[in-house]
Amino acid sequence: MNTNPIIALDLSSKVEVIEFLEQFNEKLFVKVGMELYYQEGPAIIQTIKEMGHDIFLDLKLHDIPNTVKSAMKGLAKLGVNLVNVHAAGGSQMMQAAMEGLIEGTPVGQERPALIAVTQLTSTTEEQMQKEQNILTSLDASVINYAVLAKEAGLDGVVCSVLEAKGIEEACGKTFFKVTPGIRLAGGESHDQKRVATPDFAKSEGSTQIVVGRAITKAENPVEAYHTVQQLWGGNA
Ligand SMILES: O=C(O)c1cc(=O)[nH]c(=O)n1[C@@H]1O[C@H](COP(=O)(O)O)[C@@H](O)[C@H]1O
Repeated sequence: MNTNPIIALDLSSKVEVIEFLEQFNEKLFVKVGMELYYQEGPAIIQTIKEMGHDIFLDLKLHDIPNTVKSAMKGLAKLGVNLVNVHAAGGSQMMQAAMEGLIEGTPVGQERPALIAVTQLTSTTEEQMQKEQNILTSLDASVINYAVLAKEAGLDGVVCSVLEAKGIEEACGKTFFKVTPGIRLAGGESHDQKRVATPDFAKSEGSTQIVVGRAITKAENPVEAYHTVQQLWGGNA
């Protein structure tokens, strides 16, 4: 998979997306999440594909297995590179998601990679224990979800950089560790709790990094992207 930093296009309209992407002269890997997809619908995927970029469609599906399978079957037709579910939906749901993707991918087209969100990077260990009543360490919960995802046949997980090494030990080097919560040194964390710099992500074994506001809200997004890219360097 493309190892360029994944830019989170947390924008709310097609006009903003085009304006943002037109600043760049290179092939990018971008993430379309709920904000954009729910306002612009599947047509936004076609628009971005026509501009030549790779796409992570981040809709974090979490429902009963049958519903997730059918939804994935539909998403598979969009021709994106990466999609995700919540590991908390359980192993049957994750297996169903993969079945839907396989069934829905048109002949001759590559199946999108499928990853599972473990514990959101906006969650602290204290919150997890109090609010989710998961009475173990955050690390242990993330690794438990990663192993569950691997056993269900998924290609990897979303986690923070802080858990990437442990997941590499448990699930192997080629299992994707896609890590959001990326900030440049001294940058504001916003709502993220488990944050790290691009260079630390590389040293901890992240296979992809997801970067939103540090690029999209920068005074010069192209310059910020290249700074992130240089520090990250890829883990291929
Ligand atoms: O699945 C994700 O992409 C995701 C999982 C997670 O645990 N944490 C997380 O921040 N994300 C996404 O990654 C992006 C991070 O954005 P910034 O905090 O602006 O860099 C957002 O679009 C989130 O929806």
